[in-house]
Amino acid sequence: MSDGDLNGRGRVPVIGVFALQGDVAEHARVLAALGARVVPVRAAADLGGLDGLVIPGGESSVMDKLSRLLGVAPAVREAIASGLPVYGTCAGMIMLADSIANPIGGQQSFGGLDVTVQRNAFGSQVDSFETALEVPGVSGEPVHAVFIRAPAVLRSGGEVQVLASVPASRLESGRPAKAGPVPVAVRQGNLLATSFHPEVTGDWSFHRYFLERLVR
Ligand SMILES: NC(=O)CC[C@H](N)C(=O)O
Repeated sequence: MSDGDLNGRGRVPVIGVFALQGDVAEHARVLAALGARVVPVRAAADLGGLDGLVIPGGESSVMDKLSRLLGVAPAVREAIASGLPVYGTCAGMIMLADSIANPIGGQQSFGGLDVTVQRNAFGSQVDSFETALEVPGVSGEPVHAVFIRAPAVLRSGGEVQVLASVPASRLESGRPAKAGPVPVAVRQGNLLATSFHPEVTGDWSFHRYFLERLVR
């Protein structure tokens, strides 16, 4: 790619994809197609020199267990605290959340994002759904979003900007009542998270937004 292709940056951004578990390859393909150099992140040393990090969809409890077992969790927490731009999709959103309403066992997150999420809030795999979301700050067109055992944001702090929501009627019945729209895309400073999976839809608006607005 030539200099300045990405928002006039003048150099290729180096983006890590957290690669212990989940749809790593899908994110890597999108990021590479958008002009980034993609680095798999499995250890603390892999975080050095990154301009941004993507935490993919998958299974947050497994991601958590592996990241603690392999000892990379504290380094990711440090990177988040030091301001590294991070984008989490689905399980990645759960890993970024400060609080998980329904963790499995002693499940922990990296945290950083001042939200409480509920895992599998829209139901199980068979309740997966696709919808078009209005996300004015991110795309002029409705964004095609795929929800697979997706988390919902039940609470968000004052610093958190809600980019997109779905009606509460989408929540699985029997879940704690939540009035009004349910946030499914949020940003807080250098942290971006979506309940859904743009990496599998061919709609790259959120990856572009991440590269152009957070990574810069
Ligand atoms: N598609 C996904 O990433 C599902 C997330 C999964 N329900 C979890 O708790 O991690």
